[in-house]
Amino acid sequence: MPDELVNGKQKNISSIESIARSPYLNKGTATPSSTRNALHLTGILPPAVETLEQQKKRALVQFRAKSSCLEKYMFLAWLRNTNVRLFYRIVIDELEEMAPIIYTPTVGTACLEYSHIYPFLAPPGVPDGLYLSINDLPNLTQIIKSYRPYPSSDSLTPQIAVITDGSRILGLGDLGVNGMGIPIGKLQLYVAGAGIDPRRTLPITIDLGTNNEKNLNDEFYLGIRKKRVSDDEFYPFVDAVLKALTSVYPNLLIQFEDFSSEHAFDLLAKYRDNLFCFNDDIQGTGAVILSGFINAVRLVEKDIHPTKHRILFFGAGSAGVGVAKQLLEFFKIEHGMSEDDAKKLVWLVDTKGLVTCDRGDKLAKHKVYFARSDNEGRQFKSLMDVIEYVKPTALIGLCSTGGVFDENILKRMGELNKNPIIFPLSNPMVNAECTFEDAMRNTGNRVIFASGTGFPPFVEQETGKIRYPGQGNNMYIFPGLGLGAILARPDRITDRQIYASASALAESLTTDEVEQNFLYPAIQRIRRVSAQVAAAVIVTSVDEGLARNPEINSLVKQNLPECLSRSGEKWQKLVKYVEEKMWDPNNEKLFTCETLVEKSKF
Ligand SMILES: NC(=O)C1=CN([C@@H]2O[C@H](COP(=O)(O)OP(=O)(O)OC[C@H]3O[C@@H](n4cnc5c(N)ncnc54)[C@H](OP(=O)(O)O)[C@@H]3O)[C@@H](O)[C@H]2O)C=CC1
Ligand SMILES: CC(=O)C(=O)O
Ligand SMILES: [Mg+2]
Repeated sequence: MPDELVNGKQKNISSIESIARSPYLNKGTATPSSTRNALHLTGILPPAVETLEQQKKRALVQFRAKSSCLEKYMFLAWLRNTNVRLFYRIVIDELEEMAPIIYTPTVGTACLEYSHIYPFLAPPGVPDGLYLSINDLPNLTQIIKSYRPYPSSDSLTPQIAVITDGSRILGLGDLGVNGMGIPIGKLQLYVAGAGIDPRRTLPITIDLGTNNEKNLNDEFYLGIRKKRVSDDEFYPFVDAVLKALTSVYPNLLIQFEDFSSEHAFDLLAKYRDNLFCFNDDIQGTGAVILSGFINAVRLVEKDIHPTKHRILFFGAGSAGVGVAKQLLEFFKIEHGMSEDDAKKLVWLVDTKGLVTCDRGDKLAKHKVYFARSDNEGRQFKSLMDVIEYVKPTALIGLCSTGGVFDENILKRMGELNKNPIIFPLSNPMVNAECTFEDAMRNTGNRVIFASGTGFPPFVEQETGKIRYPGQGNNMYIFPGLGLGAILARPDRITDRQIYASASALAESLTTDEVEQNFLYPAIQRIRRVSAQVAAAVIVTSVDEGLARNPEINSLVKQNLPECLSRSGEKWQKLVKYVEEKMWDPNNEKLFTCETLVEKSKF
């Protein structure tokens, strides 16, 4: 939107077109007659003036008529890029149906196909996210400044960026620039799940090449066609991108997403203390699984003392190690265990078997901390061997290999435990280590279950009872964590804030959800849950003396003990305050052509 239009000085055709075409401003058939007249849109639109509800009803009919999930994904992407309000009205109201399309599993399919479907996701000129390639190194700041997803002279700046280099997209491996679907999908959940204003979200994919031969040989691949650069180029480039981003947007929260594990750990270690950032796969996943684990431990507490759990991780990458580290905090904080004792409750398995100090290979840096030295020289290669050795109470899959928790493994877990805790957390669904149905059938319906991608409910044959699986996905954490951080504005994200987010999520279950043995709250309640998570992050950052937002400090400081206990009237008031800060597509004041008409006195 040219400045002149907003100032009401010029009403030319191109300005009108830019309103009509802006996904953030136009309301399509819901544009009232007065606005149509003022903006000379009469004739451009059919005569009927509809409500948002009518538009939603029509869109849902079209959406549900699509014959594949990928088509549904493309339909929603087009809707988002032509009418943001309508898109979010639908996603928020129908989140249970929409999340598997805009997020895992379908976003995985979309990423695999991204270069093929790209032109059909948005009208020309409407950007889907910011691409920064290694060739852009000299011009990063200028490119970042020029990226304007919506035509408006409003001084709104992005508050949250999700950045990937496409090197480990879900469990699908290196997808290069096709990974863009992930930052976009995550940020849609920030809007739907935590009410971040969509204009203030910034999806970023950095392109440093790809080692994916299929992409390199694909005539339609849209990234640069070369192998990934070496670390000597990788780290300085990421550094230059982060410096350029923070110079243009000093308060921007940066979420690292789906970087290959070595880089993910290194980048987090390098930036966690001097940049407003966190890593979703290490810390977000750590927090969400800790939360589900806390509730699982509660369910089996009468049979197993919390400090007697034996937790086996199948997969020792950024997610496996991130979750294992987060669980240690639980044993230390809630059960007073020493770090060494807590560490003894955890075993890691990777492609070479049980991770031990004397295995004979050079362990990646992030595995060393958990490498066992009590194996008396014995090595265990197969998962079943490790299970026989460890006798786990909990089996956590983060290995990106579908079906590895097979019938034998599941049955054995059922024999070893009254209620085995089994979390196949890899994404998308094809990579899940087992299905909910298999886990139920092979454990006599006794499993305590959560998966990364949601599975359908299971009907118990004998009783007809419907059992609902948990969805242990970081989408329950990052929206609330990000919102809390944006509101409180600490200069960094700390371990205490992450732990608070996990613990608040665990506590967010309603009485009804607790009675049904849920590990996670119902997805339909995500905004309320995100408000609780955000409030916990806010309180912690105030308690740490890191919050820089004066309004938040004055709101929380005088009620700190009550807010820290997350109970009572003051805590509820804070949660409500957070909820009231959330963006809603029905709020007419936020952005529509009417606001512009008012401003520009057409
Ligand atoms: N539910 C959720 O919210 C989240 C789920 N995830 C999912 O977790 C998965 C892993 O992510 P991440 O840790 O970053 O990925 P990585 O690729 O870094 O780690 C995968 C790990 O699994 C091991 N592995 C792979 N195949 C096998 C096998 N057949 N047997 C034993 N071990 C195996 C690898 O071993 P080695 O080290 O020897 O190569 C590695 O340690 C992905 O599918 C991702 O989608 C991630 C984040 C959040
Ligand atoms: C959920 C997520 O972040 C992942 O699978 O990588
Ligand atoms: Mg991820």
